[in-house]
Amino acid sequence: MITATLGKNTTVSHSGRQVSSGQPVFQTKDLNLWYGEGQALTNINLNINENEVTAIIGPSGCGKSTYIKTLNRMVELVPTVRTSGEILYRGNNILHKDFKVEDLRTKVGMVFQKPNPFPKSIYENIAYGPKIHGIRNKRILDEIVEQSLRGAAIWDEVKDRLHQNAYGLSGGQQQRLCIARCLAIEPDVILMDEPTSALDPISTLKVEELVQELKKDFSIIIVTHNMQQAARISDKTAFFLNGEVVEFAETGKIFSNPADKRTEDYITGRFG
Ligand SMILES: Nc1ncnc2c1ncn2[C@@H]1O[C@H](COP(=O)(O)OP(=O)(O)OP(=O)(O)O)[C@@H](O)[C@H]1O
Repeated sequence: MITATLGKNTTVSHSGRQVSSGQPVFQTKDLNLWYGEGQALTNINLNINENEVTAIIGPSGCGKSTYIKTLNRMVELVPTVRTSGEILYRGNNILHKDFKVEDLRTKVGMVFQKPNPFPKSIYENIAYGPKIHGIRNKRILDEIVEQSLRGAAIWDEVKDRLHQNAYGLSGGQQQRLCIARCLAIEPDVILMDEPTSALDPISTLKVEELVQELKKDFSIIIVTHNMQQAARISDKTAFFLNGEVVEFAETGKIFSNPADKRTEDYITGRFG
């Protein structure tokens, strides 16, 4: 049964979970990851707190995407991947052989660099996930579609064209539609892999404002190459380099008083 009401000035109760800031949602402990013989992540230790925006920054190839795709185990789509260590999602090790990946997919949504709507109507893009989860009642589906689109700040722009193809939307609208599609499955965590890198500045601003709004109800992890963006919207920032976490701290500290020289060199544009 749908218990969540999404969007501004509304509350979300994820399956009875109490929403309280500061609790770890993901705890990564001594995570190592290899693609075949090549090690892409080395001894990662990171706590991701709920109701926070955590930014992952670092130069190309340092393992940012690999790390967030490990959090929903999407990285396993690459057959040569091996891991060691633990990732606890709300206390359960998602890398344990008995952990059911399907349970994770309903809790951890993902938004990609390029908007990737289905070649279906705007309505069907949102209703698709809930239908897969067995919701058939049209009134409930209508409500989920509206609340998800409102939650992603795109309802007013699409409410009169819900049955038109999503490909007719602009890139920025498609990205917010993809965020709405993510909200429709009532996730706990939203992973965003460079969600604005294909967008114009105005659409980027809208997505950034949306992220700020969404963190009241969700935990958000965002990979970004844009350091101003990380500084603007995140609470914590992790700086990755060569598959390791060099520094993880409050975003204000990372950008004003980094502890590690390599962080300082990166954020001041000396490399990367
Ligand atoms: N499918 C794969 N098979 C083998 N190696 C891979 C694969 N995907 C990524 N890698 C390697 O793992 C390392 C980390 O890549 P990853 O894509 O996670 O970096 P990134 O920091 O997200 O880079 P970018 O900012 O360019 O997207 C790189 O050395 C990359 O070549």
